[in-house]
Order: sequence, then C-alpha cells, then structure tokens
Amino acid sequence: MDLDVGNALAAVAEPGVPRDALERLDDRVAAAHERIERGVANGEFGYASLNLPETADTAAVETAADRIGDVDHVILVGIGGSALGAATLADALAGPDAAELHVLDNVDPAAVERTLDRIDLASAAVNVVSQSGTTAETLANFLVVRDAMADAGVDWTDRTVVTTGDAGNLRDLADAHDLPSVSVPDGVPGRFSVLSTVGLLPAALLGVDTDGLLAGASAAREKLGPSLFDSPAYAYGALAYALDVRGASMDVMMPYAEGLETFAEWFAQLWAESLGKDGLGQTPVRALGATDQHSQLQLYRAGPHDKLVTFVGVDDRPDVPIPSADLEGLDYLSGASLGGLLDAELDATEASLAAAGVPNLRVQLDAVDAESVGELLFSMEAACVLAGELYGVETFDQPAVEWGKEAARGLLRGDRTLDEGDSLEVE
Ligand SMILES: O=P(O)(O)OC[C@H]1O[C@H](O)[C@H](O)[C@@H](O)[C@@H]1O
Repeated sequence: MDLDVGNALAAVAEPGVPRDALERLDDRVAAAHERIERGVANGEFGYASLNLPETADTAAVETAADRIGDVDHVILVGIGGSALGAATLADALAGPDAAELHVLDNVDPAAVERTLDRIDLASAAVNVVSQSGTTAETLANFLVVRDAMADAGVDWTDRTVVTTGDAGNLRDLADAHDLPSVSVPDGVPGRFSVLSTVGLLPAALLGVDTDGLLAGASAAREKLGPSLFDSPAYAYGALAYALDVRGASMDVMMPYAEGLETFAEWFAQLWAESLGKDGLGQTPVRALGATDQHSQLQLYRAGPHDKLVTFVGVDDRPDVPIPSADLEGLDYLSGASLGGLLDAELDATEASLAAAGVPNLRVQLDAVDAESVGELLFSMEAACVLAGELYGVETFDQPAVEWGKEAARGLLRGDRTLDEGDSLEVE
C-alpha cells in the first residue's frame, strides 16, 4: 500500500498543510507512537486491536468453520462493528463460487422478510455476532431467523455459530443450547475487530484467504514507527487530522473499485465513532469512483473547501476490453479497457481536484486481494488510533450511542415517554 500526500500540502491545496507544519507535526507523531506502542505492549483496551495480526484466534475460527462445513448461504446477524468488517471482507474478497453472505444489520421488517424468503434455509448457516451480547437489533433478528429456520424444519442449533463475549444474553443463549461459539477478543472495540474472530469467521465460511489477510495486516504493523514520513498509516492519520484543524471537516472515502464500496462504510464507522467526541471529529462520507463523479464531484470541486477526498486506486485488476465501435467521437475508447477507463477517470478526477485546490490523498493498492485488503484495513485502524492521539480524544469508546438505546428499550417496555420538545408538524 502506498500513500501519496502531495495534493494535501499547502503548495497545492487550500486548506493544505505547509511542509514545515508537517515536520513539526511529526514530533507529535513520535510521541503518539510511543504512547500507542506502550498501549499495545500492555494489551490496553483499544490499543490491543493492533496486536491482532499476531493474536487473532485463527484456530477457533477454523474449528467453528469446519463444524459448519459447506453451505450455500451465510446469514450474518450483527450490527456496526459486528457486521461491517465481515461485509467488507465478503465484498472485497469472496470468490465467485463462495457461499452468499446475507447481512442482517437492521430491523426493517420488509428487508428482513425479503432476505429470509430468498434463502433456502436448509443450506444456510447463521453467524450471530455481538460483543456485548445485548444489542437489541441483533437479538431480535436472531430470534426471527431462529423461528424461520424452525418453521422450515431446519435444526437451527445445528446451523448456528455464535460470536460473543463471556457474558450477555447471547452467551446465555449459546450456553443454554450448547451452540458452537467463538469468543470476541478482550480489549478490541467492535469497529477495530475485523481482523479478529468477529470478521475472520464469516470470512472463513466464505472461503476468504484469512492467512493472507493477516499477513497483509502484519506487513502494515511492521511499518508503524516514530515518523509519519516512514509510515503510510500514520501519515494518513496525521494528514487527515491536520487538514481537519485547517477546515477540511469531512473526509470523503472514494475507492475506485466496486469491491471496496463496503470498505468505505466500514471506514465511516471507524472514523465517526472513534473521533467524534468532545465536539471534535472529521465527518466520513462514503463515495464510489467513478460512479459518484456523476453525482457528488460537482460539490467536491466547486463547493465549500471543507472536504478532504481520499482516493483508493488499484494497480492490478482483472480487466474487460471495450469492443471497438465505429462511432464518431468514440475513437478514444478504441483499444481501451474498462479498467483503463476507470484508472483514467481516477487520475483525471484527482488532477481536477488538485487544480481546484481541493485537498486529496491517494491510497494505492497492488490489487484487491487478501494481503492488500489486510494491509489497508490495519493501516486505517492505525491511522485512526494515531489521529485519536492527536485530537486528544478517547478513541475506543462510544458513550454517545447509549442514550438512544436506553430510550428505545424504555419505549418498548412502556416505562419511558419521550419529551416531544417543540414539535412543529408540517402537513
Ligand atoms: O457487537 P455489539 O455489542 O452488538 O455492538 C454492535 C455495535 O453497536 C454499538 O451500539 C456501537 O455503536 C458499535 O460500536 C458496535 O459495534
């Protein structure tokens, strides 16, 4: 994975980071790296996530995957960090003959019903994932899936594997029915758990090369050091932070590969839930290249200069030649390929933003393969941890999400009413 930061410097962009400011920031990166390494060495909550390339429980994943065996469908019941990592791995790395992954990460009744109606439950496995083991949406969806399997005459206890912690409703359910389970690692928040049992088990059920994934993550781990000029991950975190404090309060994640579309969603949770604290934080925006050139680019290029745009390019990809068409004005397509067109679109869009002074960063992958995706995911996690140190926020918790959860439970229990506030209905 390479990172080009040239278009984020003040010589090109506004807001942009002056070179000397970047060198001064590097002193803070060195101190932050020291703090991070101490946290990693002591297995501190959150920092322990950066140990996963070495500590991920691959044996437990293998045992659980072998127990489930070959299936045509994998139903992943989980939400947030318990779903987005696996969905990212499936989107990027599941092969054409892999089982189909169905992610139930919302409680929209029509969508849940539609998904279950489409699946032959007799050839499906269920992985229900919740760190806390108490998340309402996940438990509700699992109870619905369980009953749908029972109604279909399928023994759900034989088809379900649980990923959860040592306590909680889900752990109780697993114990009560002696369901196979894998444990979530201690000290790893959900949004940092893709390289643990949480992401690796569904990935293994889809035949993803999980060893390659961890090898790529390990390579990124090796590159963490006291200077951003030697570590693409830290350079990314430092630049994103430095641009935010200069006005780029949004970070548009725009991969030029369909297989990385869900990665942009995973990144959005990582960045938002980790850095959105104490009135601080950069708003992640999901986009996809080249598609969103035709929907969002007008704003990115000619709107307020309040965004950093992060491109993700890919060197090697399977390609499709564009058939020659004897049509006036289409000569530029003859002999080209779809991949060539996509790469030209990325290069041109990157140059168009630079020409307009819009800060952008370019992450370049060798390919959308296990090693490169492992390196990308680990690098973004390390970038986020580094940025959290620079913002001075508590990177690893998400207390602001609890108020709404409690309120929803109270409404369902009937022992809570919500202050209507000054509602003003317009009909
Ligand atoms: O894994 P769980 O405990 O079910 O939590 C699932 C998700 O919901 C929580 O509300 C948090 O916002 C996320 O950080 C978390 O990943």
